[in-house]
Amino acid sequence: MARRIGSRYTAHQILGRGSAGTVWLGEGPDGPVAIKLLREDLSSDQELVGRFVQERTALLGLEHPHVVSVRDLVVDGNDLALVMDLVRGTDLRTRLDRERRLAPEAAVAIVADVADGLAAAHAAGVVHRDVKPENVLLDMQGPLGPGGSHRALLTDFGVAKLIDTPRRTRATKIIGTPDYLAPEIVEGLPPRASVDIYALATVLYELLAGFTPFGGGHPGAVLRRHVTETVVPLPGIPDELWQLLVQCLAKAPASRLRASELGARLRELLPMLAGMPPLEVDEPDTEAEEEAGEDAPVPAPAAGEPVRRRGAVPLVPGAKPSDSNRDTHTSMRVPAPDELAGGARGTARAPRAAGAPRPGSARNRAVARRRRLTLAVAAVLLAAAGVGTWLATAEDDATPPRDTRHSAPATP
Ligand SMILES: Nc1ncnc2c1ncn2[C@@H]1O[C@H](COP(=O)(O)OP(=O)(O)OP(=O)(O)O)[C@@H](O)[C@H]1O
Repeated sequence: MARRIGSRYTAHQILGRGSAGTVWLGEGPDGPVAIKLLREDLSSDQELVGRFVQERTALLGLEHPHVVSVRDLVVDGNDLALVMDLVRGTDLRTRLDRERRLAPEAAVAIVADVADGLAAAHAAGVVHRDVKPENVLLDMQGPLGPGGSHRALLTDFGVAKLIDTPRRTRATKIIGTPDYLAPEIVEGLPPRASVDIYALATVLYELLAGFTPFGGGHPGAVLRRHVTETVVPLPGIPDELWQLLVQCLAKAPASRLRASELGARLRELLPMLAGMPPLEVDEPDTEAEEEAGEDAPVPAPAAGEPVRRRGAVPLVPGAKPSDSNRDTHTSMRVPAPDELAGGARGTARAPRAAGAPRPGSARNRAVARRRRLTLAVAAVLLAAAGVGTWLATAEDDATPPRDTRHSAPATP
């Protein structure tokens, strides 16, 4: 089902779908290409057309081994398409879904590649604004790097903006993917290069842990955690790597490393990480996520938007969940200060060493209830023996810790 795109390109086969359109494997005058074709029903939307134009414009002249270059923009009747370098491989989300967690060496090698790509973009004045595993492509035709990892390339600069150009997005809207949004974006500040560092550090954490540090539950709850909670250490992570992560997840943008420095520091760690197996981290407590979605006061998504896992609603107006391969974006209003001041409720998915008890889980609460019941019965039986004081203390000890182990409030 070949399809002509403009006068120079032919689209042969669908590679994948995003919220704004479909990516095709195509052919151009210089060989195979990837063609991102805007959905027909959207190509008449001037705002989206502008976004497409921006995606290419932002990348003009940006050539780097770790960035997917945009080669051409085609406007032809109802067709609006971006022509990109073809990357033969898969995206990082697909690999992560398959492997659940990556060995630290492979994770660090991939993230170092992306940091190098970001360094080039930042030097050209471009902020990506949507760094996430979906937007990292792995070139499976090239040689393997450290830890058996493939060369990683950053793609989809669809929401990228030239630094310091007038903002096209209204100040009251957040555009991006909740799990990876830097706190200053949530607070309504203009995005600088450091938001990409925060997002990339979130990706690194996710590759190591199998889940993001502040994800889970309602998108509004996720946004608030970025502002109010600090990241909890991953069991077994080498200290040098953890320190880098903490620095790049700093709430204060100025405290984060620059992309070029992050890339260099990560590469320095590679020899130390060689041969290290994936960290043993248990799945997060999904029950806590659900509870968070139910009772946390959060900014409302736009009318009609469903609350979905990974906190995603379509970025593109009119896009339905089925329009995309995955749940990826949000377009929400910036939370008001009092909503953010609600504070950490300890609902973030939290790392737990494999086999360690799960604070706050149904199983754990049931165990705690049973222990309290046993102690209460014992109290009745032993009251006459005058050991009530001991029991009161014991019951306090048996109460599972509130979720404070999951998430420490951020230090100001
Ligand atoms: N340059 C490329 N070469 C090869 N495959 C690509 C290329 N760009 C995108 N793809 C494939 O197409 C899929 C869809 O990409 P697209 O950028 O449209 O969506 P996304 O980033 O997954 O989601 P969204 O745009 O909603 O954030 C990707 O997951 C990837 O598998």
